[in-house]
Amino acid sequence: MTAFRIAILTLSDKGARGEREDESGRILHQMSASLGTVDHYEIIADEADLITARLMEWCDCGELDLILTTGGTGVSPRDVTPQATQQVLDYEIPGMAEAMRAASLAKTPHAMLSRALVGVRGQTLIVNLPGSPKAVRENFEVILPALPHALAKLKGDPSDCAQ
Ligand SMILES: Nc1nc2c(c(=O)[nH]1)N[C@H]1C(S)=C(S)[C@@H](COP(=O)(O)OP(=O)(O)OC[C@H]3O[C@@H](n4cnc5c(N)ncnc54)[C@H](O)[C@@H]3O)O[C@H]1N2
Ligand SMILES: O=P(O)(O)OP(=O)(O)O
Repeated sequence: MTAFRIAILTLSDKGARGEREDESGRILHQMSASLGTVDHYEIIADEADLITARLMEWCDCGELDLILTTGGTGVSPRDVTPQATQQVLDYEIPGMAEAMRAASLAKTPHAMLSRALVGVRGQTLIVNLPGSPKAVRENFEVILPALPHALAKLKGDPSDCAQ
């Protein structure tokens, strides 16, 4: 299988100040290991300008297949990850975000508070995940089985889907 190139971006004010261990980023490193290698990893504060700048830089370098973000998807005043992500996307893949929310709703009603988006800029798939370690696990495990096919198709895999 192709080894995809991955980046992880943790959005957390406390994490960026060094006041909290990035448990959620660590979980994403572990869970994405079957897909490929993590080439970039960063923790930044919940600032829309910083988030859009980093997402654009990483997508436009042309070297990354997948960017996983964690944190800032909810409704707290500092939660800006979805609106920052929307600014950089060429298009959304609503079904992937809906699948994560639907599966998560079976676990907690709070799942409906996540505004996480999934979409594409250039040839890079961007996936927003909520911030808590539990939420990261429960959401990412939903889309993980579909990611090899999604990422291969994004790279232009011409093979027939109906197999
Ligand atoms: N499948 C699930 N989906 C969701 C859950 C869940 O438990 N299972 N929780 C829901 C809740 S509650 C909310 S609210 C929304 C949106 O969450 P956010 O993306 O806004 O989360 P944050 O405010 O960024 O973080 C919440 C909380 O998590 C801890 N945290 C955050 N970042 C880190 C980190 N890098 N390492 C360790 N812990 C972290 C911290 O206590 C924050 O206060 O999502 C629903 N979806
Ligand atoms: O410090 P953060 O941004 O991780 O978020 P919270 O205030 O929700 O703990």
